[in-house]
Amino acid sequence: MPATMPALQEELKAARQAVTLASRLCRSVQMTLGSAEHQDKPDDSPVTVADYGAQAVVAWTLKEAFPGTPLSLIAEEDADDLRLPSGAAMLDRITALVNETLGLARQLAPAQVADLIDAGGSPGGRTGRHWVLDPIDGTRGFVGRRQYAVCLGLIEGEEVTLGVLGCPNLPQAAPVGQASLDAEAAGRDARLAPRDSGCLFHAVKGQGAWVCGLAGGEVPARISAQTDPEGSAAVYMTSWESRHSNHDLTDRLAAAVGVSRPALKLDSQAKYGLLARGDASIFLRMPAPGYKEKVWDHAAGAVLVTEAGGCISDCHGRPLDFGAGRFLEGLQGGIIAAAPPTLHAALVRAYTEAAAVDA
Ligand SMILES: Nc1ncnc2c1ncn2[C@@H]1O[C@H](COP(=O)(O)O)[C@@H](OP(=O)(O)O)[C@H]1O
Ligand SMILES: [Mg+2]
Ligand SMILES: [Mg+2]
Ligand SMILES: [Mg+2]
Repeated sequence: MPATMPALQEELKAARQAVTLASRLCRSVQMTLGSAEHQDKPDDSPVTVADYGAQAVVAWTLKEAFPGTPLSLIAEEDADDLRLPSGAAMLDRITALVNETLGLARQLAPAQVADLIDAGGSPGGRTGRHWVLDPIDGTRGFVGRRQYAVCLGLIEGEEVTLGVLGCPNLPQAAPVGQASLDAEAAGRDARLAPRDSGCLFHAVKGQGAWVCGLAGGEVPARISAQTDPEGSAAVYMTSWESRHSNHDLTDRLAAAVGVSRPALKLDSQAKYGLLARGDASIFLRMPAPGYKEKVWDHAAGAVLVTEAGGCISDCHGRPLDFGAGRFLEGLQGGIIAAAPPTLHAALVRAYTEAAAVDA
């Protein structure tokens, strides 16, 4: 490799291809999703044929791109339920979707698709390289025809060094108001002509943050987070689901730093994409005490925000530790992501003050 070649270019190419293919599969499923195509997991969260299909497509693409290297993939889903007799019909449907998406001369069998899904069982860790995948982040949004994202990252040590986000329902350009985002997502019906192809974000550590459309073959443009300290007009984002984040608390913190607009509520790491491209300046996620954040819910978005000039940390301002395995161990209070860094620091102070008042 010539000395001037930027790092991780092969990995980036494979990751962008994997996320583009998986996003295509998700988009084809979203508007026609039937009740037999999703079910609730033991923790009451949903999973659909598209979550499983996207995971298999990404695992297949990474294995194909790096045939000589054993794949370490930390991914959300597993095929346990699909291997039961009661899961056979769903596995058949997923296999058909994966074959349709990959367009291989020799089609994959259901057992191979189950094995690809289970390739995501890596425990991760501080040594070596680990891919990290959320095949659909925001599955509730996916089922509800709102926002969702296909999120793929690469972890080396404690850090994420590469991240790719596919956001099929996120318009490529503003406006990003609540009503327009919801309408845009709901309107992306297969029978209607979508306004654009959605967004493919990427970032590599030290190489900036970028975006292009998801249609394939497009040239990425560099993006950056906001650089001006924002006042009352700042856009602050949080989870669409109130059970995922304490909206009362995040509203208080946003107000404490001068935000006067109501929260922009949307599902998934699409929030990190909006922050990275400067359409919003704050993302606050404060789950119920005891909830353990998973690495795949934040890895790709974290490097995207940092490379765009923003900051991300736990509520005490400490960096997120991506090297501890499948969970963000040691994280306290939740996640504060913001730009510019001065606004991030103000939010951490506001959290400390709010915690002191509540104690
Ligand atoms: N009770 C809970 N509290 C906080 N987060 C939760 C949760 N239950 C599920 N989640 C996580 O919240 C993620 C979505 O985040 P957001 O609310 O910002 O869109 C889900 O990702 P999946 O949809 O991939 O399962 C899931 O991992
Ligand atoms: Mg899930
Ligand atoms: Mg998720
Ligand atoms: Mg998911």
